[in-house]
Amino acid sequence: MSRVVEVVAGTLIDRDGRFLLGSRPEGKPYAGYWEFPGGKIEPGEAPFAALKREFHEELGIDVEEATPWLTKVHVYEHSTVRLRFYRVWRWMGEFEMREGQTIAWQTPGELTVGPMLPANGAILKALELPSLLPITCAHEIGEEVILKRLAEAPPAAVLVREPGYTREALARFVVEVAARVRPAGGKVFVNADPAWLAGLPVDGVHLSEARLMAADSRPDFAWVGASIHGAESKAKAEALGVDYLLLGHVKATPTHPGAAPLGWDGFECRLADGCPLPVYALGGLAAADLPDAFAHGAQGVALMRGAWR
Ligand SMILES: Nc1nc2c([nH]c(=O)n2[C@@H]2O[C@H](COP(=O)(O)OP(=O)(O)OP(=O)(O)O)[C@@H](O)[C@H]2O)c(=O)[nH]1
Ligand SMILES: [Mg+2]
Repeated sequence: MSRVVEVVAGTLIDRDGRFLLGSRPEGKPYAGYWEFPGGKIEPGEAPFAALKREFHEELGIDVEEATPWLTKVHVYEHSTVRLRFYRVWRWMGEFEMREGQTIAWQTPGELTVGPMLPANGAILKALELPSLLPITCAHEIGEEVILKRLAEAPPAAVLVREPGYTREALARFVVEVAARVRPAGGKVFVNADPAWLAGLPVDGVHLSEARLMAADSRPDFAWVGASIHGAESKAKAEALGVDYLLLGHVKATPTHPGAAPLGWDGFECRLADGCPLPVYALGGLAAADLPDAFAHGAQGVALMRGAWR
């Protein structure tokens, strides 16, 4: 591979969950295409410093708080780039289009501008995913408490995981979950053999690490997630074109008694030099762990027992 061009780009997220795109100015490759503001890291420059500089140069604003997100290597005809995407949570100043570009605030899943730079597909999908992903555990605490909670406060997405359920019992529970979550716009993902989900009201299938490793193609669902523990399954998930990952366990959890937790450093380490897919941290975590999860590059936190207390 020729020299890799190191790039940072930032997703500004406002209070309503909208994000900012900019159009690429005339004279640059892919002029007129839409992108996340950002640009090339200068020699010796730290990525976050580059992000601050680029936002100042292109938009006249000061980035105050940002956390690392996806990292994607893309081969363009003109060069190979390593894009480090950040989520920008706080900034100061008024927008100035210093490169004559146009900007547009967009709602995840409802883009009104285009075309997007070709490397940005995964990040657009990641923007549709929430920070908190509850996982069902009706086999431990019963269905009633879970269905009640889903009805009271439907989440943006839920993962149904019920080991030990028969196909019929799982199908019945999935229908009940979907009836509470989908009318509010939430997504239902299910950890099961993809063949079990035919005809059920689901948005995606979640592959256990074993199913992921055995799969020879991406199951035919709008969303596909997978659980991973290391580099081999991470590479397989990328090759298969999975949309999100679960990685754990970060803290001690009854799901894996006796197995040493990764800790946050171990979590980040497993992602090596970043991951092109959004990764939820899993295992003994609560919503209060979100700041740590963001700081270590996670999409957010997946909650099993902690989601239903
Ligand atoms: N800023 C930005 N660049 C992206 C994105 N996606 C993507 O593939 N790229 C690629 O990353 C590279 C970044 O370049 P840039 O043109 O923004 O760099 P720059 O601001 O430093 O511009 P300059 O080189 O004219 O000074 C380009 O090859 C661009 O195609 C994105 O979302 N935002
Ligand atoms: Mg730029």
